[in-house]
Amino acid sequence: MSGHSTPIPMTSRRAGPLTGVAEVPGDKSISHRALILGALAVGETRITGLLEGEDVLDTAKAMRAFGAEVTDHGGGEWTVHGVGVGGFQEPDNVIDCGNSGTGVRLIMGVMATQPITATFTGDASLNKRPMARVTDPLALFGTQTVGRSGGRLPMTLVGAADPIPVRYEVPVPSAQVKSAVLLAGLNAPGQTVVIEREATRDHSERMLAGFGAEITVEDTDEGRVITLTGQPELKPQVIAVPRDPSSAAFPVCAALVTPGSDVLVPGIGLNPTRAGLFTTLREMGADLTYENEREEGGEPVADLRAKFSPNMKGIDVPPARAASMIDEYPVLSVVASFATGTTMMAGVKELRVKESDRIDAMARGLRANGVTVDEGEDWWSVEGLGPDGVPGGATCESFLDHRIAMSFMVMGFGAQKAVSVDDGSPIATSFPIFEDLMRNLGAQIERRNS
Ligand SMILES: O=C(O)C1=C[C@@H](OP(=O)(O)O)[C@@H](O)[C@H](O)C1
Ligand SMILES: C=C(OP(=O)(O)O)C(=O)O
Repeated sequence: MSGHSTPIPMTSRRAGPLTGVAEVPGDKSISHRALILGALAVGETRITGLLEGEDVLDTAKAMRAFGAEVTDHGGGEWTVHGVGVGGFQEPDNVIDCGNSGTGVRLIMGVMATQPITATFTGDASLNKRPMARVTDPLALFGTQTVGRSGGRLPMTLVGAADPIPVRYEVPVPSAQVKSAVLLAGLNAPGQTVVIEREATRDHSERMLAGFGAEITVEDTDEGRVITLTGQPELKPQVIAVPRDPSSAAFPVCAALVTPGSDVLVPGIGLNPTRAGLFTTLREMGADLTYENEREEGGEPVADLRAKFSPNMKGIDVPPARAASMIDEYPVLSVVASFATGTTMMAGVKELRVKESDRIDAMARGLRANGVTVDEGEDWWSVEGLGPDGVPGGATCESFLDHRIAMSFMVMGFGAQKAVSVDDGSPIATSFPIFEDLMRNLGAQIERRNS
């Protein structure tokens, strides 16, 4: 799916209020993991609510290339017939993970401790992103890697034939790195231990336990210590993927900045390792409420109700919260533009190595639309202009980054003049129904001829 060869210029503008129900698709992180662990189980895993975005579809293709039987039954229902831990076959072609950091890093982890060789590539965005953060710990298991300079894709991994379990402290707050090491540990005999100083999303730990792996998590002075016993037989599961809080962020934030809006976003996973944005918005004074709070599949879930919020104030977002909202800073910076006062976002260096350098991409587009932004290597701040004070009127580059494209579309719903992006095609990686969903709420968003 890599390439997005035909750019799709898009424009959004102020229209009436946004109202109604926004049913966002399944969680991207959980969808990747359901396919991957399904491929490693013995027997048939059934998945409902799978996100059918390009990133996840690329992971489905990759699992087929490694020998699993992955079947799309329509309507978000999928089955995966797994090959068992250690049972991957060597793919007969290059694995193309498209735009997806999660896909490539987790899959590298799984194959790294199997006696096979695989070559990975991606689109122009993914091929710029750092992979040494994953291949360095994989080398400790005995995996060999040859890639482009700077640890970039395309890259070939020679899996360890006799893997040794490792103890690894993750040097950056990254669930992808943590997960790659745990997935490699699955096929190493004995115990693999991963330590993270800051808690990152814990879907891998939860799902590994669900599939029957022996895994423990301890909070210690060192941080979160995760211990996995290798070479289990994973049991196939029935998985209902909850709706993605990172996708919910867009209709929620759109409602907050669009006069008169009242939008219900039902069934959103509020796992504390993911819900930082909603806490932050409430601290800013957003009219955002949790309705019908409940548990589904072991995860806290609620229906979110977001209403136009003309009285939001800028805040200092606690750096300790960064991991729980790392993908939501771009859209938060848009909301901050419609608040009064300064919003300070610190401890967010990781934003520079996502699909784009997200601080740079957002700072450029916000400034072009009349918003003042200040930035350093690991922080940035936005000067709010109030609910009616954002000029808009500019075309922003999306840099092959879905979250940048969707964030600027949200800005256009509340700004004085229309806001455009040069290319909205990356939106299909995580939120293929974004445009239709927003239009159903009453938003004005259109594709333009390039
Ligand atoms: O593990 C995951 O599913 C993800 C982890 C995060 O990346 P990092 O681990 O690089 O922080 C996040 O940005 C990405 O969208 C999904
Ligand atoms: C960072 C993201 O994804 P990935 O790292 O999987 O490309 C994202 O979806 O915002």
